[in-house]
Amino acid sequence: MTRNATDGGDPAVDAVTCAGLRYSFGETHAVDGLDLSVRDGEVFGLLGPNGAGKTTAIRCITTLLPVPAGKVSVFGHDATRERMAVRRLLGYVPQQLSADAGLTGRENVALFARVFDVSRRERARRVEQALEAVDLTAAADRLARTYSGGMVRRLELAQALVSAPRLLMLDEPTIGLDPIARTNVWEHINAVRAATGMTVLVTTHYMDEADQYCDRVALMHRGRVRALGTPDELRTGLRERLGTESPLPTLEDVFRDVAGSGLDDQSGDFRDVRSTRRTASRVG
Ligand SMILES: Nc1ncnc2c1ncn2[C@@H]1O[C@H](COP(=O)(O)OP(=O)(O)OP(=O)(O)O)[C@@H](O)[C@H]1O
Repeated sequence: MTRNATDGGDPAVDAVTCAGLRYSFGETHAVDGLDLSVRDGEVFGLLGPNGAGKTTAIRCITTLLPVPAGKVSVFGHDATRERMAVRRLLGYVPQQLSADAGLTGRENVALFARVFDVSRRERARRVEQALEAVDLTAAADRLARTYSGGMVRRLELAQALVSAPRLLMLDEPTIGLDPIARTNVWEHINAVRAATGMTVLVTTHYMDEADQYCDRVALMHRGRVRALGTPDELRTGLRERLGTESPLPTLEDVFRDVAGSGLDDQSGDFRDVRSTRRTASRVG
């Protein structure tokens, strides 16, 4: 596959392309000229502090929000003109709770299979496969309200996987989880990706997770991408600018370098107290 030298974008085959995407809530320019390509088969991390515009961008890509300016496409399908084609290609795990506490794990996944129009013939097998993929088979007949936070997140992953998406979109999949549950969620994401070759687009505040699990990352701040590359490229790029005798910077150092002083104002920091509380209360 031929790619150009900058980012390698090829709208015909890339999993996601955003070109000049803008979205405003009144006076707030949540997404302000976003350019992005996510390659087929990669795990791509969209990183940034509270209010950077990550969720708004994700919602435009999923077609939950319209695209008022710019262009978004998913595997070459235009998110404005071909909404249904785009929806059929993706699975989405939002930040908000998408599992029903009053249903069992299996019932939750079966509900998504019906909503996503998995054929009746395929349904039972797909539900079992999705539960198996996230290691919830043994707990499948328990009510979701008895699940731990990590199990709820894995159940939501199964819900998104049941339609066998080519693109899995996860909005803060590990927020509010303890380190062991976070690792566990990522291990399941990686195993499914290795087995299916699907593309994963994930937003996160956790720079360490992005560094460890993402093939490429985009650092987003105030509605735009400020830096893009593999975690290694970004870190070594900053070290070259700082002088090779300095220790290898972290991704957070890279972010502070590209975002400058603007990081510490009302746009927030990487620790998302609001989201952590939101997640803690919904599973508690
Ligand atoms: N429904 C809404 N109405 C008004 N403003 C909104 C709405 N949703 C988001 N915003 C604003 O748009 C900007 C971008 O928000 P967005 O949720 O996309 O950022 P984010 O990077 O996902 O942050 P977080 O990590 O906190 O979810 C913020 O200034 C936010 O306050």
